[in-house]
Amino acid sequence: MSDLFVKICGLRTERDVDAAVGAGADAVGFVFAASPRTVDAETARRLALRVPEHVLTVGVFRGQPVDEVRRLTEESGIRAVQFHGDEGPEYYTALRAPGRTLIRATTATGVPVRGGELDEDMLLLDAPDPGSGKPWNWASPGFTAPEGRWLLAGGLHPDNVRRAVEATGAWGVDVSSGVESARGVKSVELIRAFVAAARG
Ligand SMILES: O=C(O)c1ccccc1NCC(=O)[C@H](O)[C@H](O)COP(=O)(O)O
Repeated sequence: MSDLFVKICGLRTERDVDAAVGAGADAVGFVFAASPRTVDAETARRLALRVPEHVLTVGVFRGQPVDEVRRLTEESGIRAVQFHGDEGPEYYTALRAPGRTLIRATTATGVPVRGGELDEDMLLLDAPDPGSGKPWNWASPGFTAPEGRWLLAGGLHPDNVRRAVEATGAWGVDVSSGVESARGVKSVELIRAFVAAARG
């Protein structure tokens, strides 16, 4: 079994969180961006309190004002922030804090994890429409994997995740739609199947 980093995103209930943690996920995501999966700070805080220390809690944002991102991050007590919009360097400066992980989602390929204009700790290579379950062409011959800690996302599910990891050499994977029985409704069985399949 590999030590692939696995993040399960878009969790909204205690059952979702317990399923992801129980299946062996390394990170769980709570969506604060506009989405059928959006949770408020109080819900995210309540759910994050169930998550053991070794599992990273991640808040997902897209294009929200920096003060709102800071407030939701602090009120919910989550330990990582994931940006999906065109958030500039001021967001990274404002949110940088000891023990906090900053994740930048992008559709670009071959972007260096450090040394770019933004001070992220982790890169997420995602589909143009995040959280849609639509895959992008990660298997194309022109794909160049970034260096360092990067997650592959976009249309992954239990039946394609292992192939995607082997094709791209991803350091980790992130999924939402592929572990749902209906849009915004997580499936315990699919979460378990995804984590097991991802790690081979
Ligand atoms: O989940 C959403 O609806 C969402 C909305 C706005 C920005 C990001 C969003 N989700 C991010 C993720 O869940 C993951 O990082 C990833 O995009 C998973 O996508 P998929 O497995 O294809 O649903």
